[in-house]
Amino acid sequence: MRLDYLSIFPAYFDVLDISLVGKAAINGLVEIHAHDLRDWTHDRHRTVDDTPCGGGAGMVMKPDPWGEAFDEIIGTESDPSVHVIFPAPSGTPFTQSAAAELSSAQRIVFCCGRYEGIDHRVIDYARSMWTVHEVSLGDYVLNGGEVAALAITEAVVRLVPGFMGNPESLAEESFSAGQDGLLEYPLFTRPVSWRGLDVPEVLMSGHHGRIASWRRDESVRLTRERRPDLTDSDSSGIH
Ligand SMILES: CN1CCCC[C@@H]1Cn1ccc2ccc(-c3n[nH]c(N)c3C#N)cc21
Repeated sequence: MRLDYLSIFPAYFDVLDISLVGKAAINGLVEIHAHDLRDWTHDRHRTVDDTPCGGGAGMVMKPDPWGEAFDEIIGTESDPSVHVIFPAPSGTPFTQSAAAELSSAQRIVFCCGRYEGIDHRVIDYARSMWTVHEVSLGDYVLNGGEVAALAITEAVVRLVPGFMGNPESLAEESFSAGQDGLLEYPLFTRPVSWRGLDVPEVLMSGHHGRIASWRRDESVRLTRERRPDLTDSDSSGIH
């Protein structure tokens, strides 16, 4: 899997060399390339923004640098196997199932906007050439797309076959298919007693049936308390 990041702050992606994604890069599972969008400007000030047509506050990212960057990084041929991701507050909420789908992609290009956003023709052009995803990390406002690109990268790469040492652990995580759409149950480890707080006895019983039942009940309880929106979904075990 090749991952490209287009941003006016490419240094955001230096962290990928340190994290688990860096390990995958070393193992050859992923290839990471961060690019400075300003490298595709031609004026002395390396300008990437301009005032919005129709007026309004702030600045909008000009289409020209994006188009030239696309030509060099992706090419000028249409290829639906290339996935181009535009993080944006107006995007579709990014989910675990979207991460799972993207984990089989061979090429993902993240377009990280800043200012008020990117000229919409950039997205329209990308849609005419590649498979485009306009996604949102959540219902809060960030200053740009970089943090979202990092979060999406981690969510996707950890699902790439061969990346996780113990792929079985993926099946028990919140939001994974194996979890019935329920939140993960509370976790405990040694010591059994810590600052007057004890591990629930059932977990020390060695009775696997009771343990499984306790964990399921806790997942149902937490999901009802914190994510009632998940309790109505077909995939959840709660109805
Ligand atoms: C603040 N500023 C004026 C209001 C509109 C957004 C703008 C900043 N901004 C520019 C590009 C850009 C991309 C993603 C996001 C973003 N915010 N929240 C999310 N869940 C996001 C995602 N994914 C924010 C971005």
